[in-house]
Amino acid sequence: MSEQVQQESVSVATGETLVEVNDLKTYYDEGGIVDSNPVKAVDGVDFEIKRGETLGLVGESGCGKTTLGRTLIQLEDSTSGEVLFDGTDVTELSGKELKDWRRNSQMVFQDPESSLNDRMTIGEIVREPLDVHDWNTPQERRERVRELLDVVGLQPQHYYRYPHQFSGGQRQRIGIARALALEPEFVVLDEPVSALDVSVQAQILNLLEDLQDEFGLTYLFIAHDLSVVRHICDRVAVMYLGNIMELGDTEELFENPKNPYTHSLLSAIPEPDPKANKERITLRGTPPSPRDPPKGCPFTTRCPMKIRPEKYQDMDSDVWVAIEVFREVLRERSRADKSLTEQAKELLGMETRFSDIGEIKHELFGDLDISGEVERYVDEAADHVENNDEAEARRVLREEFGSICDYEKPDDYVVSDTGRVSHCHRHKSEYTEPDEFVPYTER
Ligand SMILES: Nc1ncnc2c1ncn2[C@@H]1O[C@H](COP(=O)(O)OP(=O)(O)OP(=O)(O)O)[C@@H](O)[C@H]1O
Repeated sequence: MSEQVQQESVSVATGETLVEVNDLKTYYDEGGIVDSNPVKAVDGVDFEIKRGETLGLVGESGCGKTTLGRTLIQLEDSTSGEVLFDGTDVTELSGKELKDWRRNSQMVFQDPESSLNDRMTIGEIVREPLDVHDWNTPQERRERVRELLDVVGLQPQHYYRYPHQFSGGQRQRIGIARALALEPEFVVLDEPVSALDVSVQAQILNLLEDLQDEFGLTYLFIAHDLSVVRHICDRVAVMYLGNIMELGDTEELFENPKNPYTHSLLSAIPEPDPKANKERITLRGTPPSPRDPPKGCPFTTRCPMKIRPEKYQDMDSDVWVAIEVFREVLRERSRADKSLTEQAKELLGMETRFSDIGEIKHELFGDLDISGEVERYVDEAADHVENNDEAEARRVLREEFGSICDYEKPDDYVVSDTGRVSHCHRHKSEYTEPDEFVPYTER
Protein backbone atom coordinates (compact mmCIF):
# COMPACT_ATOMS: atom_id res chain seq x y z
CA MET A 1 0.00 0.00 0.00
CA SER A 2 1.48 3.37 -0.94
CA GLU A 3 2.17 6.12 1.53
CA GLN A 4 -0.03 8.69 -0.08
CA VAL A 5 -3.09 6.47 -0.15
CA GLN A 6 -2.58 5.57 3.49
CA GLN A 7 -2.51 9.24 4.42
CA GLU A 8 -5.74 9.70 2.56
CA SER A 9 -7.59 7.09 4.55
CA VAL A 10 -10.38 8.57 6.59
CA SER A 11 -12.15 7.84 9.79
CA VAL A 12 -15.91 8.06 9.65
CA ALA A 13 -18.47 8.68 12.28
CA THR A 14 -20.58 5.57 11.74
CA GLY A 15 -24.20 5.80 12.74
CA GLU A 16 -24.95 9.17 11.14
CA THR A 17 -27.23 9.15 8.13
CA LEU A 18 -25.47 9.54 4.79
CA VAL A 19 -28.37 8.79 2.45
CA GLU A 20 -32.04 9.40 3.19
CA VAL A 21 -34.61 8.15 0.71
CA ASN A 22 -38.18 9.44 0.88
CA ASP A 23 -41.07 7.94 -1.08
CA LEU A 24 -38.83 7.29 -4.06
CA LYS A 25 -40.41 6.06 -7.28
CA THR A 26 -38.71 5.17 -10.55
CA TYR A 27 -41.04 4.22 -13.37
CA TYR A 28 -39.98 3.24 -16.86
CA ASP A 29 -42.32 4.62 -19.43
CA GLU A 30 -41.12 3.39 -22.77
CA GLY A 31 -43.70 5.52 -24.58
CA GLY A 32 -44.90 4.55 -27.97
CA ILE A 33 -47.44 1.98 -26.88
CA VAL A 34 -50.80 3.64 -26.44
CA ASP A 35 -52.38 3.08 -23.02
CA SER A 36 -49.49 0.96 -21.77
CA ASN A 37 -48.78 1.37 -18.07
CA PRO A 38 -45.25 2.30 -17.01
CA VAL A 39 -43.08 -0.35 -15.34
CA LYS A 40 -43.12 0.59 -11.65
CA ALA A 41 -39.60 -0.66 -10.97
CA VAL A 42 -39.27 1.25 -7.69
CA ASP A 43 -42.65 2.08 -6.25
CA GLY A 44 -42.35 4.28 -3.18
CA VAL A 45 -39.51 3.35 -0.86
CA ASP A 46 -38.32 5.04 2.34
CA PHE A 47 -35.09 4.18 4.13
CA GLU A 48 -31.76 5.51 5.32
CA ILE A 49 -28.19 4.37 4.82
CA LYS A 50 -25.81 5.14 7.62
CA ARG A 51 -22.33 6.43 7.03
CA GLY A 52 -19.80 3.61 6.95
CA GLU A 53 -22.34 0.78 6.87
CA THR A 54 -23.05 -1.91 4.29
CA LEU A 55 -26.72 -2.10 3.52
CA GLY A 56 -27.71 -5.25 1.65
CA LEU A 57 -30.51 -5.19 -0.92
CA VAL A 58 -32.03 -8.57 -1.72
CA GLY A 59 -35.04 -9.90 -3.60
CA GLU A 60 -36.04 -11.97 -6.60
CA SER A 61 -34.91 -11.11 -10.10
CA GLY A 62 -36.77 -8.12 -11.51
CA CYS A 63 -37.94 -6.72 -8.14
CA GLY A 64 -36.15 -3.41 -8.77
CA LYS A 65 -32.81 -3.74 -6.97
CA THR A 66 -30.62 -2.47 -9.78
CA THR A 67 -33.04 0.33 -10.63
CA LEU A 68 -33.04 1.46 -7.01
CA GLY A 69 -29.22 1.38 -6.86
CA ARG A 70 -28.93 3.30 -10.10
CA THR A 71 -31.50 5.87 -9.00
CA LEU A 72 -29.66 6.53 -5.73
CA ILE A 73 -26.57 7.56 -7.66
CA GLN A 74 -28.54 9.32 -10.36
CA LEU A 75 -27.73 6.99 -13.22
CA GLU A 76 -31.49 6.72 -13.54
CA ASP A 77 -33.96 9.60 -13.21
CA SER A 78 -36.50 9.16 -10.46
CA THR A 79 -40.18 9.72 -11.17
CA SER A 80 -40.82 11.30 -7.76
CA GLY A 81 -39.52 11.38 -4.21
CA GLU A 82 -36.26 12.46 -2.65
CA VAL A 83 -32.73 11.12 -2.34
CA LEU A 84 -30.92 13.21 0.24
CA PHE A 85 -27.15 12.91 0.48
CA ASP A 86 -25.94 14.76 3.54
CA GLY A 87 -29.24 16.62 3.35
CA THR A 88 -29.00 17.65 -0.35
CA ASP A 89 -31.70 16.28 -2.63
CA VAL A 90 -29.62 14.97 -5.51
CA THR A 91 -32.67 14.32 -7.69
CA GLU A 92 -32.85 18.12 -8.04
CA LEU A 93 -29.26 18.52 -9.24
CA SER A 94 -28.33 19.11 -12.86
CA GLY A 95 -25.46 20.40 -14.98
CA LYS A 96 -22.23 21.20 -13.18
CA GLU A 97 -23.68 20.57 -9.72
CA LEU A 98 -24.69 17.05 -10.72
CA LYS A 99 -21.34 16.36 -12.34
CA ASP A 100 -19.48 17.54 -9.24
CA TRP A 101 -21.69 15.46 -6.97
CA ARG A 102 -21.23 12.32 -9.09
CA ARG A 103 -17.63 12.06 -7.85
CA ASN A 104 -19.12 11.15 -4.51
CA SER A 105 -20.96 8.02 -5.54
CA GLN A 106 -19.91 5.22 -7.82
CA MET A 107 -21.05 1.81 -8.94
CA VAL A 108 -19.33 -1.56 -9.32
CA PHE A 109 -21.11 -3.83 -11.78
CA GLN A 110 -21.90 -7.51 -11.70
CA ASP A 111 -20.18 -8.68 -14.81
CA PRO A 112 -16.53 -7.70 -15.01
CA GLU A 113 -16.53 -9.43 -18.40
CA SER A 114 -18.74 -6.88 -20.10
CA SER A 115 -18.36 -3.79 -17.92
CA LEU A 116 -14.76 -3.08 -18.95
CA ASN A 117 -13.99 -1.73 -22.40
CA ASP A 118 -11.76 -4.31 -24.07
CA ARG A 119 -10.11 -1.74 -26.31
CA MET A 120 -8.74 0.32 -23.44
CA THR A 121 -5.72 -0.50 -21.31
CA ILE A 122 -6.25 -1.06 -17.60
CA GLY A 123 -4.55 2.28 -16.99
CA GLU A 124 -6.95 4.09 -19.29
CA ILE A 125 -9.98 2.36 -17.78
CA VAL A 126 -9.07 3.31 -14.23
CA ARG A 127 -7.96 6.80 -15.29
CA GLU A 128 -11.12 7.61 -17.27
CA PRO A 129 -13.14 9.06 -14.34
CA LEU A 130 -10.11 11.20 -13.41
CA ASP A 131 -9.94 12.48 -17.00
CA VAL A 132 -13.68 13.14 -17.14
CA HIS A 133 -13.46 15.21 -13.97
CA ASP A 134 -10.23 16.89 -15.05
CA TRP A 135 -8.59 15.71 -11.85
CA ASN A 136 -5.16 17.33 -11.22
CA THR A 137 -2.38 17.03 -13.84
CA PRO A 138 -1.97 14.12 -16.30
CA GLN A 139 1.17 13.08 -14.43
CA GLU A 140 -0.70 12.99 -11.11
CA ARG A 141 -3.49 11.00 -12.70
CA ARG A 142 -1.07 8.32 -13.84
CA GLU A 143 0.40 8.24 -10.35
CA ARG A 144 -3.05 7.93 -8.85
CA VAL A 145 -3.90 5.01 -11.14
CA ARG A 146 -0.74 3.17 -10.07
CA GLU A 147 -1.68 3.70 -6.43
CA LEU A 148 -5.18 2.44 -7.07
CA LEU A 149 -3.90 -0.70 -8.79
CA ASP A 150 -1.80 -1.31 -5.73
CA VAL A 151 -4.72 -0.67 -3.38
CA VAL A 152 -6.86 -3.34 -5.08
CA GLY A 153 -4.04 -5.88 -5.19
CA LEU A 154 -2.86 -5.47 -8.79
CA GLN A 155 0.63 -4.61 -10.06
CA PRO A 156 1.74 -1.22 -11.43
CA GLN A 157 2.95 -2.99 -14.60
CA HIS A 158 -0.65 -4.01 -15.31
CA TYR A 159 -1.21 -0.41 -16.42
CA TYR A 160 -0.53 -1.20 -20.09
CA ARG A 161 -2.35 -4.52 -20.29
CA TYR A 162 -5.86 -5.15 -21.62
CA PRO A 163 -8.89 -6.59 -19.77
CA HIS A 164 -8.88 -9.87 -21.71
CA GLN A 165 -5.46 -10.66 -20.21
CA PHE A 166 -7.03 -10.88 -16.74
CA SER A 167 -9.13 -13.40 -14.83
CA GLY A 168 -12.66 -12.62 -13.67
CA GLY A 169 -11.50 -11.78 -10.14
CA GLN A 170 -8.75 -9.49 -11.42
CA ARG A 171 -11.18 -7.75 -13.73
CA GLN A 172 -13.47 -7.10 -10.81
CA ARG A 173 -10.48 -5.59 -8.98
CA ILE A 174 -10.04 -3.26 -11.95
CA GLY A 175 -13.72 -2.28 -11.77
CA ILE A 176 -13.29 -1.55 -8.07
CA ALA A 177 -10.13 0.54 -8.66
CA ARG A 178 -12.01 2.58 -11.24
CA ALA A 179 -14.95 3.11 -8.88
CA LEU A 180 -12.58 4.35 -6.17
CA ALA A 181 -10.58 6.69 -8.41
CA LEU A 182 -12.38 9.86 -7.34
CA GLU A 183 -12.54 8.90 -3.66
CA PRO A 184 -16.29 8.42 -3.44
CA GLU A 185 -18.08 8.20 -0.10
CA PHE A 186 -20.79 5.89 -1.38
CA VAL A 187 -20.50 2.85 -3.65
CA VAL A 188 -23.32 0.76 -5.09
CA LEU A 189 -22.04 -2.80 -5.50
CA ASP A 190 -24.40 -4.50 -7.94
CA GLU A 191 -23.93 -8.24 -7.51
CA PRO A 192 -20.16 -7.70 -7.40
CA VAL A 193 -19.25 -11.35 -6.90
CA SER A 194 -22.12 -13.26 -8.55
CA ALA A 195 -20.21 -13.86 -11.78
CA LEU A 196 -17.09 -15.15 -9.98
CA ASP A 197 -15.96 -18.60 -8.86
CA VAL A 198 -16.68 -19.26 -5.21
CA SER A 199 -12.97 -19.29 -4.30
CA VAL A 200 -12.49 -15.87 -5.88
CA GLN A 201 -15.67 -14.48 -4.34
CA ALA A 202 -14.17 -14.59 -0.86
CA GLN A 203 -11.07 -12.66 -1.97
CA ILE A 204 -13.14 -9.90 -3.55
CA LEU A 205 -15.44 -9.69 -0.52
CA ASN A 206 -12.40 -9.39 1.75
CA LEU A 207 -10.99 -6.68 -0.48
CA LEU A 208 -14.26 -4.76 -0.36
CA GLU A 209 -14.32 -5.00 3.43
CA ASP A 210 -10.69 -3.83 3.71
CA LEU A 211 -11.34 -0.90 1.38
CA GLN A 212 -14.39 0.05 3.39
CA ASP A 213 -12.33 0.23 6.59
CA GLU A 214 -9.48 2.00 4.87
CA PHE A 215 -11.49 4.71 3.15
CA GLY A 216 -14.61 4.91 5.30
CA LEU A 217 -16.84 3.82 2.43
CA THR A 218 -20.57 3.32 2.64
CA TYR A 219 -21.94 0.46 0.53
CA LEU A 220 -25.26 -0.54 -0.94
CA PHE A 221 -24.66 -4.23 -1.63
CA ILE A 222 -27.11 -5.72 -4.13
CA ALA A 223 -27.23 -9.49 -4.20
CA HIS A 224 -29.44 -12.48 -4.51
CA ASP A 225 -27.06 -14.83 -2.73
CA LEU A 226 -28.37 -14.56 0.81
CA SER A 227 -25.38 -16.25 2.43
CA VAL A 228 -23.06 -13.58 0.99
CA VAL A 229 -25.38 -10.87 2.28
CA ARG A 230 -25.46 -12.42 5.73
CA HIS A 231 -21.69 -12.46 5.77
CA ILE A 232 -20.98 -8.92 4.62
CA CYS A 233 -23.95 -6.65 5.40
CA ASP A 234 -24.71 -4.74 8.59
CA ARG A 235 -28.36 -4.33 7.69
CA VAL A 236 -30.52 -5.77 4.94
CA ALA A 237 -33.44 -4.45 2.91
CA VAL A 238 -35.74 -7.06 1.39
CA MET A 239 -37.36 -5.88 -1.82
CA TYR A 240 -40.43 -7.19 -3.63
CA LEU A 241 -42.13 -5.68 -6.64
CA GLY A 242 -40.62 -2.23 -6.22
CA ASN A 243 -41.25 -2.07 -2.45
CA ILE A 244 -39.10 -2.64 0.61
CA MET A 245 -40.92 -5.30 2.62
CA GLU A 246 -38.53 -5.48 5.58
CA LEU A 247 -35.36 -3.67 6.60
CA GLY A 248 -33.21 -4.20 9.62
CA ASP A 249 -30.16 -5.60 11.33
CA THR A 250 -28.83 -8.54 9.29
CA GLU A 251 -28.45 -11.16 11.99
CA GLU A 252 -31.76 -10.30 13.58
CA LEU A 253 -33.59 -10.44 10.26
CA PHE A 254 -32.07 -13.77 9.27
CA GLU A 255 -32.71 -15.29 12.69
CA ASN A 256 -36.22 -14.03 13.12
CA PRO A 257 -37.82 -12.65 9.97
CA LYS A 258 -40.94 -10.61 10.65
CA ASN A 259 -42.40 -10.06 7.21
CA PRO A 260 -44.21 -12.91 5.39
CA TYR A 261 -42.14 -12.29 2.27
CA THR A 262 -38.86 -12.45 4.19
CA HIS A 263 -40.11 -15.70 5.77
CA SER A 264 -40.71 -17.16 2.33
CA LEU A 265 -37.44 -15.91 0.87
CA LEU A 266 -35.35 -17.23 3.76
CA SER A 267 -37.15 -20.55 3.90
CA ALA A 268 -36.00 -21.17 0.33
CA ILE A 269 -32.33 -21.25 1.40
CA PRO A 270 -31.10 -24.85 1.37
CA GLU A 271 -30.41 -26.05 4.90
CA PRO A 272 -26.80 -27.22 5.34
CA ASP A 273 -27.95 -29.77 7.92
CA PRO A 274 -30.41 -32.11 6.14
CA LYS A 275 -31.72 -33.35 9.49
CA ALA A 276 -32.72 -29.86 10.57
CA ASN A 277 -36.45 -29.69 10.55
CA LYS A 278 -36.92 -26.29 9.00
CA GLU A 279 -40.29 -25.21 7.68
CA ARG A 280 -40.10 -24.55 3.99
CA ILE A 281 -42.59 -22.23 2.43
CA THR A 282 -43.02 -22.79 -1.26
CA LEU A 283 -44.17 -19.64 -2.95
CA ARG A 284 -46.97 -20.05 -5.39
CA GLY A 285 -46.82 -18.55 -8.88
CA THR A 286 -44.70 -15.64 -10.02
CA PRO A 287 -44.67 -12.00 -8.95
CA PRO A 288 -47.30 -9.82 -10.63
CA SER A 289 -46.28 -7.56 -13.47
CA PRO A 290 -44.64 -4.33 -12.27
CA ARG A 291 -46.83 -2.60 -14.87
CA ASP A 292 -49.91 -3.66 -12.96
CA PRO A 293 -49.01 -4.26 -9.32
CA PRO A 294 -51.73 -5.07 -6.76
CA LYS A 295 -53.55 -2.09 -5.30
CA GLY A 296 -52.98 -3.18 -1.72
CA CYS A 297 -49.94 -5.01 -0.40
CA PRO A 298 -47.49 -5.87 -3.19
CA PHE A 299 -47.20 -9.44 -1.85
CA THR A 300 -50.94 -10.07 -1.52
CA THR A 301 -51.30 -12.36 -4.54
CA ARG A 302 -48.75 -14.88 -3.20
CA CYS A 303 -48.75 -14.34 0.53
CA PRO A 304 -49.13 -17.58 2.50
CA MET A 305 -50.23 -15.52 5.50
CA LYS A 306 -52.72 -13.25 3.82
CA ILE A 307 -55.46 -11.88 6.07
CA ARG A 308 -58.84 -13.41 5.26
CA PRO A 309 -62.11 -11.53 5.34
CA GLU A 310 -63.83 -11.83 8.73
CA LYS A 311 -66.54 -14.06 7.30
CA TYR A 312 -64.05 -16.69 6.11
CA GLN A 313 -61.84 -16.86 9.21
CA ASP A 314 -62.77 -20.47 9.87
CA MET A 315 -62.67 -21.68 6.30
CA ASP A 316 -60.63 -24.81 5.62
CA SER A 317 -57.09 -23.86 4.50
CA ASP A 318 -57.24 -26.03 1.40
CA VAL A 319 -60.39 -24.25 0.22
CA TRP A 320 -58.85 -20.86 0.93
CA VAL A 321 -55.70 -21.76 -1.01
CA ALA A 322 -57.82 -23.06 -3.91
CA ILE A 323 -59.70 -19.76 -4.05
CA GLU A 324 -56.43 -17.85 -4.00
CA VAL A 325 -55.05 -20.01 -6.82
CA PHE A 326 -58.27 -19.54 -8.79
CA ARG A 327 -57.90 -15.76 -8.47
CA GLU A 328 -54.25 -16.05 -9.47
CA VAL A 329 -55.18 -18.08 -12.56
CA LEU A 330 -57.62 -15.38 -13.65
CA ARG A 331 -55.01 -12.66 -13.14
CA GLU A 332 -52.46 -14.67 -15.10
CA ARG A 333 -54.91 -15.15 -17.95
CA SER A 334 -55.42 -11.40 -18.14
CA ARG A 335 -51.64 -10.93 -18.28
CA ALA A 336 -51.09 -13.44 -21.06
CA ASP A 337 -51.24 -11.75 -24.43
CA LYS A 338 -54.01 -13.07 -26.52
CA SER A 339 -52.74 -13.66 -30.01
CA LEU A 340 -54.59 -12.14 -32.95
CA THR A 341 -55.81 -15.62 -33.89
CA GLU A 342 -57.18 -16.14 -30.42
CA GLN A 343 -58.87 -12.76 -30.45
CA ALA A 344 -60.42 -13.63 -33.81
CA LYS A 345 -61.55 -17.04 -32.57
CA GLU A 346 -63.06 -15.38 -29.54
CA LEU A 347 -64.97 -12.93 -31.72
CA LEU A 348 -66.25 -15.81 -33.82
CA GLY A 349 -67.36 -17.62 -30.68
CA MET A 350 -64.89 -20.44 -31.32
CA GLU A 351 -62.96 -22.40 -28.68
CA THR A 352 -59.73 -20.73 -27.59
CA ARG A 353 -57.05 -21.80 -25.13
CA PHE A 354 -58.66 -19.28 -22.82
CA SER A 355 -61.91 -21.13 -22.60
CA ASP A 356 -61.06 -24.06 -20.35
CA ILE A 357 -62.23 -22.45 -17.13
CA GLY A 358 -64.55 -25.36 -16.30
CA GLU A 359 -61.58 -27.68 -16.26
CA ILE A 360 -59.58 -25.34 -14.05
CA LYS A 361 -62.49 -25.07 -11.63
CA HIS A 362 -62.78 -28.82 -11.49
CA GLU A 363 -59.01 -29.26 -10.94
CA LEU A 364 -59.02 -26.81 -8.06
CA PHE A 365 -62.29 -27.50 -6.30
CA GLY A 366 -63.28 -30.99 -7.53
CA ASP A 367 -61.94 -32.83 -4.48
CA LEU A 368 -62.82 -30.22 -1.91
CA ASP A 369 -65.80 -29.90 0.29
CA ILE A 370 -66.89 -26.33 -0.43
CA SER A 371 -69.91 -24.58 0.98
CA GLY A 372 -72.84 -23.69 -1.26
CA GLU A 373 -72.04 -20.01 -0.81
CA VAL A 374 -68.42 -20.32 -1.91
CA GLU A 375 -69.50 -22.49 -4.83
CA ARG A 376 -71.97 -19.83 -5.93
CA TYR A 377 -69.26 -17.15 -6.20
CA VAL A 378 -66.83 -19.49 -7.94
CA ASP A 379 -69.54 -20.47 -10.47
CA GLU A 380 -70.52 -16.85 -11.00
CA ALA A 381 -66.88 -15.93 -11.73
CA ALA A 382 -66.52 -18.92 -14.09
CA ASP A 383 -69.65 -17.82 -15.96
CA HIS A 384 -68.20 -14.36 -16.49
CA VAL A 385 -65.03 -15.92 -17.84
CA GLU A 386 -67.03 -18.03 -20.26
CA ASN A 387 -68.73 -14.85 -21.42
CA ASN A 388 -65.32 -13.29 -21.99
CA ASP A 389 -65.69 -10.84 -19.13
CA GLU A 390 -62.66 -11.75 -17.09
CA ALA A 391 -62.50 -8.34 -15.44
CA GLU A 392 -65.96 -8.91 -13.99
CA ALA A 393 -64.95 -12.40 -12.85
CA ARG A 394 -61.99 -10.95 -10.99
CA ARG A 395 -64.18 -8.24 -9.47
CA VAL A 396 -66.71 -10.78 -8.14
CA LEU A 397 -63.97 -12.79 -6.44
CA ARG A 398 -62.18 -9.72 -5.12
CA GLU A 399 -65.37 -8.34 -3.56
CA GLU A 400 -66.22 -11.60 -1.87
CA PHE A 401 -62.84 -12.97 -0.89
CA GLY A 402 -60.67 -9.84 -0.86
CA SER A 403 -59.34 -8.39 2.38
CA ILE A 404 -57.40 -5.42 3.62
CA CYS A 405 -54.33 -6.99 1.93
CA ASP A 406 -56.01 -6.52 -1.46
CA TYR A 407 -57.31 -3.02 -0.86
CA GLU A 408 -54.84 -1.08 1.26
CA LYS A 409 -51.12 -0.55 1.02
CA PRO A 410 -49.62 -1.48 4.41
CA ASP A 411 -47.69 1.05 6.48
CA ASP A 412 -44.14 0.40 7.62
CA TYR A 413 -44.26 -0.90 11.20
CA VAL A 414 -41.34 -0.79 13.61
CA VAL A 415 -41.04 -4.41 14.72
CA SER A 416 -37.98 -4.56 16.96
CA ASP A 417 -36.00 -2.58 19.53
CA THR A 418 -33.28 -1.99 16.96
CA GLY A 419 -35.70 -0.18 14.66
CA ARG A 420 -36.38 -2.93 12.14
CA VAL A 421 -39.34 -2.09 9.91
CA SER A 422 -41.76 -4.40 8.14
CA HIS A 423 -44.40 -3.61 5.55
CA CYS A 424 -47.37 -5.84 6.45
CA HIS A 425 -50.93 -5.38 7.73
CA ARG A 426 -50.43 -8.29 10.13
CA HIS A 427 -48.47 -5.97 12.42
CA LYS A 428 -51.70 -4.15 13.22
CA SER A 429 -52.87 -5.03 16.71
CA GLU A 430 -56.06 -6.77 15.55
CA TYR A 431 -54.24 -9.47 13.54
CA THR A 432 -51.92 -12.35 14.42
CA GLU A 433 -48.29 -11.36 13.89
CA PRO A 434 -46.61 -13.09 10.92
CA ASP A 435 -44.08 -14.89 13.10
CA GLU A 436 -46.90 -16.38 15.18
CA PHE A 437 -49.02 -17.33 12.20
CA VAL A 438 -48.80 -20.75 10.55
CA PRO A 439 -48.86 -20.26 6.77
CA TYR A 440 -51.97 -21.74 5.12
CA THR A 441 -49.78 -23.93 2.96
CA GLU A 442 -48.19 -25.51 6.06
CA ARG A 443 -51.42 -26.64 7.68
N1 LIG B 1 -34.39 0.50 -18.91
C1 LIG B 1 -35.52 -0.14 -18.62
N2 LIG B 1 -36.64 0.08 -19.33
C2 LIG B 1 -37.80 -0.56 -19.03
N3 LIG B 1 -37.93 -1.43 -18.02
C3 LIG B 1 -36.85 -1.70 -17.28
C4 LIG B 1 -35.59 -1.08 -17.53
N4 LIG B 1 -34.68 -1.55 -16.62
C5 LIG B 1 -35.36 -2.41 -15.84
N5 LIG B 1 -36.65 -2.51 -16.23
C6 LIG B 1 -37.71 -3.32 -15.59
O1 LIG B 1 -37.82 -2.85 -14.27
C7 LIG B 1 -38.06 -3.93 -13.36
C8 LIG B 1 -36.96 -3.95 -12.31
O2 LIG B 1 -35.72 -4.29 -12.94
P1 LIG B 1 -34.33 -4.32 -12.16
O3 LIG B 1 -33.26 -4.66 -13.15
O4 LIG B 1 -34.19 -3.07 -11.39
O5 LIG B 1 -34.56 -5.54 -11.16
P2 LIG B 1 -33.47 -6.39 -10.35
O6 LIG B 1 -34.13 -6.73 -9.05
O7 LIG B 1 -32.18 -5.67 -10.30
O8 LIG B 1 -33.34 -7.70 -11.24
P3 LIG B 1 -32.06 -8.67 -11.43
O9 LIG B 1 -31.80 -9.31 -10.10
O10 LIG B 1 -32.55 -9.64 -12.45
O11 LIG B 1 -30.94 -7.81 -11.89
C9 LIG B 1 -38.09 -5.19 -14.23
O12 LIG B 1 -39.45 -5.46 -14.54
C10 LIG B 1 -37.35 -4.79 -15.48
O13 LIG B 1 -37.81 -5.52 -16.60
